[in-house]
Amino acid sequence: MNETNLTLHTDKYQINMMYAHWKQGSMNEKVVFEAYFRKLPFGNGYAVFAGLERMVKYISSLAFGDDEIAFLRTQEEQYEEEFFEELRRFRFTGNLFAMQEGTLVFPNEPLFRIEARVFEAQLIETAMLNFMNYQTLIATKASRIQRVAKGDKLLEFGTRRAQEADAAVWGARATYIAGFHATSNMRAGMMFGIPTSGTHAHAWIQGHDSEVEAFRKYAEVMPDHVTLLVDTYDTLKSGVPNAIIIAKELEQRGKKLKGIRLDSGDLAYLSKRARAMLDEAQLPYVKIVASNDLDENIISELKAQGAKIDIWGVGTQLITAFDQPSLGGVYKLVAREKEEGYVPVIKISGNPEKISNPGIKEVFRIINKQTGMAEADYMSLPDESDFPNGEAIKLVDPLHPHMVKKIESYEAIPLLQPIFKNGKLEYRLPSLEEIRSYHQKQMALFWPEYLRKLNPEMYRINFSPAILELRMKLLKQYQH
Ligand SMILES: Nc1ncnc2c1ncn2[C@@H]1O[C@H](COP(=O)(O)OP(=O)(O)OP(=O)(O)O)[C@@H](O)[C@H]1O
Ligand SMILES: O=P(O)(O)OC[C@H]1O[C@H](OP(=O)(O)OP(=O)(O)O)[C@H](O)[C@@H]1O
Ligand SMILES: O=C(O)c1cccnc1
Repeated sequence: MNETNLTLHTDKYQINMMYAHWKQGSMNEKVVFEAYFRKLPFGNGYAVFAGLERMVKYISSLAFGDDEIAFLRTQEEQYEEEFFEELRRFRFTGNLFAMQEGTLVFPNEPLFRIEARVFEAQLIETAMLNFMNYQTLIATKASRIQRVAKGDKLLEFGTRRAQEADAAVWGARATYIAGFHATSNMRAGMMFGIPTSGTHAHAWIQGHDSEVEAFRKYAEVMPDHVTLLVDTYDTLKSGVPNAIIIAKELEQRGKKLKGIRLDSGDLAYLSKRARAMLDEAQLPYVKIVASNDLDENIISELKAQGAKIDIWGVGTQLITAFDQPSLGGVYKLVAREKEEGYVPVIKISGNPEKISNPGIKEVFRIINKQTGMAEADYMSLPDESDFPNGEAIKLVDPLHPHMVKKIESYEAIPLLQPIFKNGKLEYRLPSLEEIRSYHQKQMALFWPEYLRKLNPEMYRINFSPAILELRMKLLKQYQH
């Protein structure tokens, strides 16, 4: 079995629908789906879009091979042989528009849009959401941590606790986009060019007769990259004093101890005491690394307590998005092709939040020319007169229509980029470094009020009057 073929990384109901479309002769009808999430994770004021690179690779390599067909044959006796022949011819021939990775994104705006034959659009829903939901979630969690670290070095340590191997490596990549500096996962380093970083474990100390001997042996062979884990027995009575002995021995060899790592206990107290001991020993250059179930709240709290920590190693809480394990992004049909062209469709729900926004939507980031800062995101239908063209625009809050904001002088930046056109890749995938620096520029467009960790201001997401009217019209149409 070819484990790298992701074509069957989909829900069975997609294949069932493909089969039914094929049988009913509707498989080539064109449809438009948009993917979005409804609620920001972690109570954050923004999310960080990630997942596009994986989507592009996935779409480019979609193919039902012998193994896939053989498996499908065993799963459903009603599937006919000619259907499998159709699947063998399957290629993605549609359009994909998507946000660039690293873009700050908000609820209810499309993060990507698929325009394709229903046969194709249906198959890819599951995998596309899988990539978007996980990677965007982890990039957002990492961004929260990056905000509180205020420039300190951040190491991603999560692999051992990640939800399996793909999550570890793609998660590591997402954290790097959002501002982490390195990962401990060597495969993620190899796959994506993320800088790698590593200290050593308690096992190294436990495998020797004494802590100081363990430190010495390690320093002997890694003299340029020694960070010593000092909490195996007693951080202040044994670990730090032994690390100081080794630092002095390294100085004799013209080398410098890079750091010590604290991995348990009161990290504020221990880091302050350790810093004082290192400084007293004339070792101000030795950095203090901390780890142990850290997240943005503990890091922020430790900083408030005056902890003397230079480098943060963050694992479990980050890679599993511990406090909110899913983004909840959805993929909804917004239009389908009929003789007269694309017609908008709606999904109605008793829960008003779940009523979909019909029609193909363009998303613009409205940048105030006076301040250079983002004012709102604005969605409009492609052919409508309220298209933000640089003339004064009124932003009407959809839930509170009395809340109107007028912007005179702005630039409207389209956020959805063409990625595939008629099945052909039109987009140059940026390097990871380019994505990371684009993300930093994105962050700089937003006032800090939107970026704070706790109770951030809600950034405006506005629909054009034409979209709101269309929604009302379709709602009425389906009311009985
Ligand atoms: N000064 C501090 N203020 C707030 N939280 C802290 C502080 N110091 C450590 N923590 C956090 O408290 C949590 C539990 O720490 P605790 O002291 O119980 O760990 P430990 O039992 O010493 O470590 P381990 O279980 O790994 O041996 C961890 O998430 C840690 O990051
Ligand atoms: O705490 P995290 O944020 O997940 O960071 C990674 C943890 O992994 C290692 O611990 P290890 O697997 O040896 O387990 P333990 O320290 O919890 O005993 C390391 O010492 C960190 O404590
Ligand atoms: O390099 C480290 O210190 C490290 C790596 C992974 C997990 N815990 C610690």
